[in-house]
Amino acid sequence: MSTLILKNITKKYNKDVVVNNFNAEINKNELVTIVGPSGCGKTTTLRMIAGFIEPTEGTISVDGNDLVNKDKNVFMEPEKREIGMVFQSYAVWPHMNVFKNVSYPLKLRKVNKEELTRRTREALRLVHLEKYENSFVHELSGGQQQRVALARALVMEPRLLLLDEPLSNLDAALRETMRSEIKEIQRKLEVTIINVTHDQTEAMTMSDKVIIMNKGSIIQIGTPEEIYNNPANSFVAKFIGSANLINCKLVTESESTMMVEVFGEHLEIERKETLNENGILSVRPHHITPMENSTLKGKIIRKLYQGDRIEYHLQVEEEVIRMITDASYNYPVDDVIGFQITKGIWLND
Ligand SMILES: Nc1ncnc2c1ncn2[C@@H]1O[C@H](COP(=O)(O)OP(=O)(O)OP(=O)(O)O)[C@@H](O)[C@H]1O
Repeated sequence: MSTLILKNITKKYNKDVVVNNFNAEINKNELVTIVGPSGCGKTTTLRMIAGFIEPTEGTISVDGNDLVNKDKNVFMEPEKREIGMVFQSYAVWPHMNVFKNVSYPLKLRKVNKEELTRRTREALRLVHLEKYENSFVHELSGGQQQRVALARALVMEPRLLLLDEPLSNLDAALRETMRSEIKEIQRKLEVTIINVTHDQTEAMTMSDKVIIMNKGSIIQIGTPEEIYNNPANSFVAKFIGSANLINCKLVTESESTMMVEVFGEHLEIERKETLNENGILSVRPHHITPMENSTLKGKIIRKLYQGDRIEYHLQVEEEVIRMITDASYNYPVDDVIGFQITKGIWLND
């Protein structure tokens, strides 16, 4: 598969608009993550694609065939959509063994025994559970149970796989392993995956493309690099990768650069479109670096030791800014130090 197109998708509950005019195109074999804070409409969007929730307005199509088209009154039942889904709760059956759990969807569709066994074993191999086919699910760890759920979705050879925070109940190390395994499965099977999470690290490390939502609307769509290097606004800059957001003023513009005033000093940055002379400078904590003779000064009010690096919180005028240095820059709390801003991005809000 398959290009999935969502056009003007809106979901309202009475007057509450929980998804507002969602437009996106998801290409064949892409792993796309929808990320945003709790309640922003991620799960509702995913469930509209799966067919468990009907949109109030809009069209969802795969390769030109409508799954939903509110104008034409088209609504395809979820079981006809050839879409696999894995949820946060494992939703596996504890009283059945692993083989039976994974083969269940095939049994429902009356697939013959030989093919059922072959496809079930293949799915178990993909998630590294081939040795556990006779184990009962309640004997397995959380991570293994989530793999059973994943295998059960894969056994149907879906054209599209939807993941609704399937890793959020797992510990950090296991989450990391599963992220790379899911990515590997995606490459091997050439399946299109839409993943939902509120974990920005997961979004950045797994995805070909990231869709950032807030309050029902898409704020930005792009590759992880595009979103990190070119956040659309301060919400994205703060949500992805964390950033200092500092008030600044436009001084002059040239073809490719602009001069801004920040903390009373001039700084040259890459030129961006400006709506007026006041903006926000987004500065990543590692783009603030100590500089002995700088006129920019800050008082260290907090020091967070992180092994190979140190995060400092500096009081600069009315603002607290975060600076991350390597551990060789070792200053005590209450010191006043000079610093420089090595890179900043102009934002209009
Ligand atoms: N059946 C419903 N009736 C009314 N409001 C609903 C219903 N289902 C969801 N909502 C509201 O829609 C909004 C979006 O919910 P949704 O579950 O899509 O958010 P989410 O981004 O997936 O959040 P989370 O990360 O917490 O799962 C929320 O404010 C929620 O309260």
